[in-house]
Amino acid sequence: MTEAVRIENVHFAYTPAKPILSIPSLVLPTGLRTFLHGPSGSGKTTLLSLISGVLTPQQGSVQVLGQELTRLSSGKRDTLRGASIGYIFQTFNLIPYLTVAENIAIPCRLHPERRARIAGNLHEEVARIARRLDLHAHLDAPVTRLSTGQQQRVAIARAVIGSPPLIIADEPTSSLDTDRRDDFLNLLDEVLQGATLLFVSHDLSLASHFDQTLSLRTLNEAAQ
Ligand SMILES: Nc1ncnc2c1ncn2[C@@H]1O[C@H](COP(=O)(O)OP(=O)(O)OP(=O)(O)O)[C@@H](O)[C@H]1O
Repeated sequence: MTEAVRIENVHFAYTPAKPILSIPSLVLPTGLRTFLHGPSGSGKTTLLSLISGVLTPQQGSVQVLGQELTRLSSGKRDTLRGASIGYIFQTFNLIPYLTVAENIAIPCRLHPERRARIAGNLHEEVARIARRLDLHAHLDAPVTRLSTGQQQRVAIARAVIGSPPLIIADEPTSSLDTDRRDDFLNLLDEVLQGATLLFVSHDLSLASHFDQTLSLRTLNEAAQ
C-alpha cells in the first residue's frame, strides 16, 4: 500500500449553514511524515476526526489504510482506529488515576491487534519504550505526578505501543518552548518505526522536521 490516507471530494459541516471543510484531494504517502498547518479554527481537528473515523463527511471518500471509512459501520471504524491509529492529543488525555506504565499499556489492553504486534511480554515492551523516552524511572508513579514534558512523552509512548501504522498528532507542542519542542519532535521521530505520521499545528516553523508540508488553507476550498 503506497498511500496510508487518501481523501477525495470531502465535504463536512457541523451545521448545514456553515461548511467547515471542502477538500478535493489529500494524500498521505505510506511511511512519510506529513506536517499540516492551518490557523486556529481552520478545521485541523475536524479533519483529524474524519481521518480517524470519529466523524463522517456528508459527502466524499476517506480511505485509511486501505479501508473506505464511509462504508464501515461505526463499530468497524472504532476497531480500525483502536488497532491501527496512535493518537497524540493536544492535552494528552492521559488517565489521571493510572500509573505511567498503565497509561502506556492502555491501547494493548483495549485492542487485541495492538497487543498481538508485540512479540513478547507486554510489561517488558512498556519498559522498553519507557527507556527510549527516558520515563523508566517513573513507570510506577501516578501519571499526574509527572512534569508536562514527561506527560507528553507518556502520550508518545501510548501512541506508538503496538506499532500502529498511522500516528496522528494534534498540536502536541503548543505549550512548549523551542528547545523542548525540538526534543519532542526528535523523540517522536526515534520511536516512529516507519509509521506514517500526520502532525498538525498552527506553527509553520515546525515544518522543517517533516517530509511534506501541507496547508489546510490551500487544500480547503471552504476557506477560500
Ligand atoms: N462539535 C462542534 N460543533 C460545531 N462546531 C464545531 C464543533 N467543533 C468545532 N467546530 C467549529 O469548526 C471550526 C473548526 O474547528 P477545529 O477545532 O476543527 O479547528 P482547529 O483548526 O483544530 O482549531 P484549533 O487550532 O484552535 O484547535 C471552528 O469554527 C469550530 O468552532
